[in-house]
Amino acid sequence: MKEKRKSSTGDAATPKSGGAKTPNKKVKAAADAEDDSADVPLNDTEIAYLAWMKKKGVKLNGVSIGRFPHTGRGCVATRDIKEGDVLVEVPEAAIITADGSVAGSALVAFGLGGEALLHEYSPRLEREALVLAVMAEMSRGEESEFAPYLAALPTLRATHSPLGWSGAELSELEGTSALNRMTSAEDESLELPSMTADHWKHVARPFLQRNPEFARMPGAGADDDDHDDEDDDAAEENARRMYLHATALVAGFSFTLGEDDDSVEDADAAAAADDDSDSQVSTGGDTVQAMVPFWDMLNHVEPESSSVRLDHDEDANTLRMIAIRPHAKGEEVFNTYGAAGDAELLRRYGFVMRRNPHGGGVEVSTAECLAAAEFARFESDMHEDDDSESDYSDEDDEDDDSEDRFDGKMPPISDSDDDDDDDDDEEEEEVDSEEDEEDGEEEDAEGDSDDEDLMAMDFRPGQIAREETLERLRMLRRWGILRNSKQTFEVSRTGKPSLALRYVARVLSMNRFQFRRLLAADAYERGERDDQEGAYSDEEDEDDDGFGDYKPLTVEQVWNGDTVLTDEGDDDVSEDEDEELQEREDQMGRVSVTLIALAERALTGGRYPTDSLRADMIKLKRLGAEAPGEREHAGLGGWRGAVGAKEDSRRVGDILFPPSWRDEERRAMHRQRMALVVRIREKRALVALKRWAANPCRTEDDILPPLLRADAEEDVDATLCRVIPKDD
Ligand SMILES: C[S@@+](CC[C@H](N)C(=O)[O-])C[C@H]1O[C@@H](n2cnc3c(N)ncnc32)[C@H](O)[C@@H]1O
Repeated sequence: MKEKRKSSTGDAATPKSGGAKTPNKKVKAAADAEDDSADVPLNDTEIAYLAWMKKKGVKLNGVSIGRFPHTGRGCVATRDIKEGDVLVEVPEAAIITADGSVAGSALVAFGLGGEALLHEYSPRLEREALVLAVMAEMSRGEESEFAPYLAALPTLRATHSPLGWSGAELSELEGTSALNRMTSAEDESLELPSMTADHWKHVARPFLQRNPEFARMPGAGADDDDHDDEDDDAAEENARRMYLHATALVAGFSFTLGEDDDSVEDADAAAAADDDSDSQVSTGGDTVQAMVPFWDMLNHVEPESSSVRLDHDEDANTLRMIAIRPHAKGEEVFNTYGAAGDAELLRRYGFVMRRNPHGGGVEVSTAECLAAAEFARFESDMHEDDDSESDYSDEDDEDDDSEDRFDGKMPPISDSDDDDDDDDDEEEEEVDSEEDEEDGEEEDAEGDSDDEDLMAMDFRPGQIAREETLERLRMLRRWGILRNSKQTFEVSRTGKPSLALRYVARVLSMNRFQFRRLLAADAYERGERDDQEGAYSDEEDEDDDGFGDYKPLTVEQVWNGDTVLTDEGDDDVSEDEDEELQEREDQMGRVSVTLIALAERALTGGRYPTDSLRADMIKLKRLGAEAPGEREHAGLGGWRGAVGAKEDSRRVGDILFPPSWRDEERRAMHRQRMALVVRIREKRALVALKRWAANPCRTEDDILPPLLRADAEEDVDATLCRVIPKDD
């Protein structure tokens, strides 16, 4: 490694009991394993891998490769283990990093390594650099110093990463967060795989064009002199496939080594786990992405049940795996990949858990929230009889033709709050029309295609005027609750919407009067004291800022529904309080209807390819549960079919068997089952959201959570990190 670095990964809290699994009895002794090795069913590739590790100075103390009914290949305790035992020591020389790889200098020359990468630090690019380094090592075949290690890693298909799924298989994931994140063109997740096609086009392909020797499939004959266009196409396809394979491996098998306090398991785990678990991903800065032999033999378990702490001792140039709880001989030793939900586990690692305490939530998009809020406003407008200024009158809607609708793109943050549709002031009208033009230009430049979903939602009578919608989104963005129009919000598996989602639903479903008040308070807090409309507080005006005895309320006051005196000087406080109460009840109703509409639309609006939860359940039932041991038989869990072998084939002794139709069918069933599990769990979360929102026992704090409370802020941060919030 280029620099000495401090520890990383896998600090976990006290685990729950058990998980003891007895490895398969069908045994072949591991020729080169340690003295205390248990009997484990190793294949030749794995035996060679163990021998290579020994040669490289990797020490296994009481652990080896094991087989488990539900996780496939994993790490087994070969003796009784005590808390604090150092189970594995890996010298830095045995790990693969971008800089230390055979592609190191080429990556530096390309701006993807060394100082160049550190200068404009991008954790995402660091992962890309490791992908290319892994490709470079793969392409050296047997000549790579890491060949026996790479050979023990699974093929692309065997990882079960959606990157290797066929089009038909991927269509089963349609609508799910797993696929949405993978294919999103705007939302570049820190964790691979996301925007893979873009990165292939803009990073990997140009690098490989410059360094074709790193894209060679072993034995693909690229040294051949007389090759033609077809060969080039085939070579490119090979390289692309190899890139997907390396991406799946880096996504599922690599670690982030970095500063203790900067490193976290990943964005998900950071916020959701209340321990200080810290593996896999860093928040940026002084970190290195690496493939670490045998650390990556650890399968995942939820953070509370993890078995080990992973530590990088920079002084000793050694990476250590340390037990954090005792294990009996034969038990599986686990790491945690974070408090991730099923969609995230599937996207990144190609598996879902049988039971996932953190899983089964669903993400909903900003566009979906918006459509639901419009529906809620429509509903409430239909049911309100008085047409005070807080209501939407039909007149408001006269101007609202379809072009006036929000176009689904995030508006630029504007300093101007001059968006009052009814204002007569000529100057202000000019500002409005300029803004409209700007927005129109943006829309033209970016095209409409991304927003077809939104355009399809035609709730004309209730819709919010476009400029006002944009202003609401701007405000949410100023508050840090919204980043862009593609942002998603989470609903836990029990139906609880994340705090940010409740904020968004609330702001979007406010009536115009409420929103104006909030806007005025927000403008006041930002120092824009002129042009205040709406409510004033009765606090003493010490600043002599021109508001007389009354001062505009703060955002927090408006949000929390503190007593309000209107500028019309209404003295009847009890009447005001009644109005306040009524207003908040209306608000709660609208937020509830918004959330219910959100769930209803997602369930029935064609978001998922199958039409009902029931249909999916029936499909899953027909498919049957995954049988214990099935992973091993079908080569699932990624342990059969090594790098460099013909894809999906398997080697037994010296013989290379093509994939049997039965194995392939099992694998296909396995992928379909995983897609169904993700889909069903998401749909169940949506059904639970409807129940959550309709439950009359919900407190006001549930539906209209107070703003700016310390824990609320934390929750918003967590949500922005895309965490499925903890369940009720
Ligand atoms: C870091 S590797 C762990 C070792 C891996 N099982 C192997 O055979 O090399 C990560 C991969 O293991 C599998 N895996 C990890 N945890 C799992 C779990 N709890 N259940 C099923 N498969 C799991 C997934 O295929 C994942 O991509």
